[in-house]
Amino acid sequence: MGLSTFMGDFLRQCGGYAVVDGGLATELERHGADLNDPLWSAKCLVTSPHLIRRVHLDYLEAGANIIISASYQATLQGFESKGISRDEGEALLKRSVEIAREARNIYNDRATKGSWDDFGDGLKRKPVLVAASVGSYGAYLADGSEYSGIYGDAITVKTLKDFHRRRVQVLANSGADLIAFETTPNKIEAQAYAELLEEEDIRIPAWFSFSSKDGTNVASGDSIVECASIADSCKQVVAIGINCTPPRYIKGLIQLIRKVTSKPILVYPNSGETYDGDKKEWVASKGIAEEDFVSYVDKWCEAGASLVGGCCRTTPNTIRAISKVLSSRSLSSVFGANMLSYELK
Ligand code: MET
Ligand SMILES: [Zn+2]
Repeated sequence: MGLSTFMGDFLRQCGGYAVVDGGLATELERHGADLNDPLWSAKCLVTSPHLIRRVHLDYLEAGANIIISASYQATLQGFESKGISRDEGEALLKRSVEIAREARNIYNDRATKGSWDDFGDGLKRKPVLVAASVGSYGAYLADGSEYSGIYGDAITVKTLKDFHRRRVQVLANSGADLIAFETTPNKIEAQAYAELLEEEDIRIPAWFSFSSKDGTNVASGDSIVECASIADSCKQVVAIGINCTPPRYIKGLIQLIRKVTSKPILVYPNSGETYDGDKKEWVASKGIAEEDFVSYVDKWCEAGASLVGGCCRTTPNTIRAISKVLSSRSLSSVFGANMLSYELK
């Protein structure tokens, strides 16, 4: 599949809108995994791969068309500081994608055996992509700077490229359908990703997703418009968006991104709670209820989003509800198109 038509083709197969999965690490925690570790969800790659596979499956059953691997905080540097060799680290990165692919196979097998609901439209199989997650340099630091985007003067586009290079190469050859650069907190990291994709001649597509605390800028204070422009100029980038950001900021951010790109826009906000990096816990007070989260979905689509899911502290229930909204939008667009062709006859 050519890069330029990759996302358009996929969205068409999905009926116009695609469902992204929900929070992975926070869902692993909800199932009892202890992620209080600099490797965060990557720790489960070593200790409980079956749990990761189960959460991927739960999201597929809830309606997800895209599942994101458990490599967000899996870095070769992080593994090395735990005494895991480079080779073993690379194997774990590949494993994260394999686990997601296994979940997709199990899901597809069940669907084929008919023990599963039909996807409708006579299709037995819904389209599912596996995205290989790449978290920011700040996520590796595990000191909260993934949400501040402040890396200090010593960190440049070049150091960031060198930091990410090998992991991106390994994930690009892991059997993933695309690379998900997630929770990007500043402009230099977006620039580093764009240059890396070009320099390393990465052949699979990517999405760039940013996080914001105010609805206008990404976490560091760089403007979302500038960040989205960098993503727009990169030919490997097939979708641009926002994740791990409170739902109340999403609509305005979509409108800003739309000003500088015609590429598909993706949003997968968190539950609206905030993360306290010092205490390493989520502060629940400002969270919103699942129904409220879902009441936003139509507005996001109207503003221009075509891929919607959830990030930290969202669950399979959130995704099930999002999936309902998106499939009724897909159906009404099919119905609308049929009406139109009928009228033209
Ligand atoms: N895909 C990652 C996860 O859900 C994104 C984390 S954002 C801090 O675990
Ligand atoms: Zn998140």
